[in-house]
Amino acid sequence: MTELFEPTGEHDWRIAGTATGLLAAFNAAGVLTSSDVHVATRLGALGGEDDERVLLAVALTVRAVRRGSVCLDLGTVRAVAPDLDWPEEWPIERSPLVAAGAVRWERGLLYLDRYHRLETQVHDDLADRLALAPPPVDEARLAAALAKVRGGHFSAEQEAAVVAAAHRRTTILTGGPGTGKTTTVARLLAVLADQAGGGLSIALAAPTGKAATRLQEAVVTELDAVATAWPEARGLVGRVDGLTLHRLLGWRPDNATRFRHDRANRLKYDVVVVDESSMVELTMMGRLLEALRPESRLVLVGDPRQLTSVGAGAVLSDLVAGYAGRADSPVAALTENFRSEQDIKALAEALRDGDADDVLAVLRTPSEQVSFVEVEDEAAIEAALRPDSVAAARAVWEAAVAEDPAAALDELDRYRLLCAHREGPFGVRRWNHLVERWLAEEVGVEAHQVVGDQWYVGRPLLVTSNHYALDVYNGETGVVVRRDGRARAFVAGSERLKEFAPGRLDAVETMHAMTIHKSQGSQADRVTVLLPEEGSRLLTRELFYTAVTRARTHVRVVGSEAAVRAAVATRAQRATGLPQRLAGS
Ligand SMILES: Nc1ncnc2c1ncn2[C@@H]1O[C@H](COP(=O)(O)OP(=O)(O)OP(=O)(O)O)[C@@H](O)[C@H]1O
Repeated sequence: MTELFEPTGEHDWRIAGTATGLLAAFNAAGVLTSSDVHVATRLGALGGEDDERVLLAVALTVRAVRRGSVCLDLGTVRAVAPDLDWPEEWPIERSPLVAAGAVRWERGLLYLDRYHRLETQVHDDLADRLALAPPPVDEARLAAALAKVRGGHFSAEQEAAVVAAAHRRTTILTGGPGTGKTTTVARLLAVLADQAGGGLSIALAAPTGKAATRLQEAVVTELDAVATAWPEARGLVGRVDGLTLHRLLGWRPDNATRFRHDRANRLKYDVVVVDESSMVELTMMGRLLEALRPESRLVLVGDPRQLTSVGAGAVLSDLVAGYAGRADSPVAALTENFRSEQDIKALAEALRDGDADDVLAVLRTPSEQVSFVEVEDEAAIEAALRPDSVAAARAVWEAAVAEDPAAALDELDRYRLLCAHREGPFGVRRWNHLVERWLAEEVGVEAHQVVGDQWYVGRPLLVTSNHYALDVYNGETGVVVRRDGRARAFVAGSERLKEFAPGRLDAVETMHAMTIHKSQGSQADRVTVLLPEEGSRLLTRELFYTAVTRARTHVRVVGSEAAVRAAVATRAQRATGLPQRLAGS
């Protein structure tokens, strides 16, 4: 796995011209970028530290945060570039930077102060919630409610999770796709509303708009199912608000990292459910925990095996690891997958267990649900991907030309091409261009109509940031559709299709292909996973697992055996101190 960059010369922008000694050497070797070096030298100048070993450790910590870690593990850092001339020791403890609180040194981990504060806050807020007296439960009422929600489907595991959650203020509900997390949440809400006699205020939140919408829809559908055996349940639960975490906390135009709701202005909700919690970064988790009233209920839902958040931290998997073995653990795990086809499940399980031979065996066993296209050269990959990609793009295009936005949006969820990278031969950008070209050839329109016009009819869209004024959110999908002879953009919302003059949507990308990171929180019937080369820095087990578990009925993996083995062998490791903190308290 390549961790370093290769400087292209002394004028490479990643080279800090003013660096000397160790910092210069690690910069020239491609370990540190110029910004890592500058932050460390600036901190050193402000804090009166000139020991180059300490400055190197600080620069490496900046680098670690840039790559998603919360801190730097000095015990293992040499593995980044074993051949370099590493200091014999790290005189951190007596550094004036530690004395001044600019950096924190704890359990062999070095933190920038901001991340140390965040991590301890998350830990302390969770510990405070766990230390509160548990919520009162009317056990007879609970038993009666459980008997009513048992109608339809409800496994023993799901029931146990509901019972545990009813007795706690904090619950971490984990499980892979299709393990009935939403089903469980809906029944939990009915049980909690029944305990309260109605009148609970409930927020259903998620990191992206798409995931929040999906959660709200799924919970409402499940509540309707519950209502067949328990007609009062729907009324007891009442309204459920589906919203992004940003919106829940009160986005502020003047501040990107602070919200309207905080410790001094807590959220009014009695119950807050957060779906897709694996995508929640440490900063956001800190903001959420401080904004919750201590006596409110928090239900974090997610799959800890998925890719971690884009920003620093790996909070969900840290919580699962940190609480493991603790008698007061708030983790309730669902393990039975009710949705995916047998062979997709087998592939996901082999990946979860980390056995590359098993993964390859599943991939190579003839199956209706799993296929493996073992190709490496670009022409062969293109030939393998073209038929399905074009058929999917064509189906969207046909609905779009027929002025049928709902059908076009439905088609989007039938097939998805997933790439690890944005750029390069295995990247989304290249594959978007290729599919556009192939589509133009296929449907016989002038190539420039598809390739040259940004808003061509049939263009699948992925919204890439929240746009509150337009009611359009990061992760939502859309299509450009013909309407009365003009191109209009339609975005799928929770209750309706949202229609726009295309130019109003500025933060959108074409979605013939999608990155695996962006695909979190969504599924498609058939998924093609294009694995990058084995040397790719992004190729990890978590990435592969996330991609495979996006598929409902068929997953096709395109790549080499070496890439599969590299993915299975590589964990998306992030240094954080949260598990140890939780385990130790
Ligand atoms: N106990 C059960 N028996 C049979 N089917 C079930 C059971 N629980 C849930 N299901 C069904 O399995 C499917 C997946 O359930 P659900 O959507 O609740 O899972 P999920 O874990 O929330 O999935 P995702 O990760 O995609 O959000 C649904 O069709 C649901 O109706």
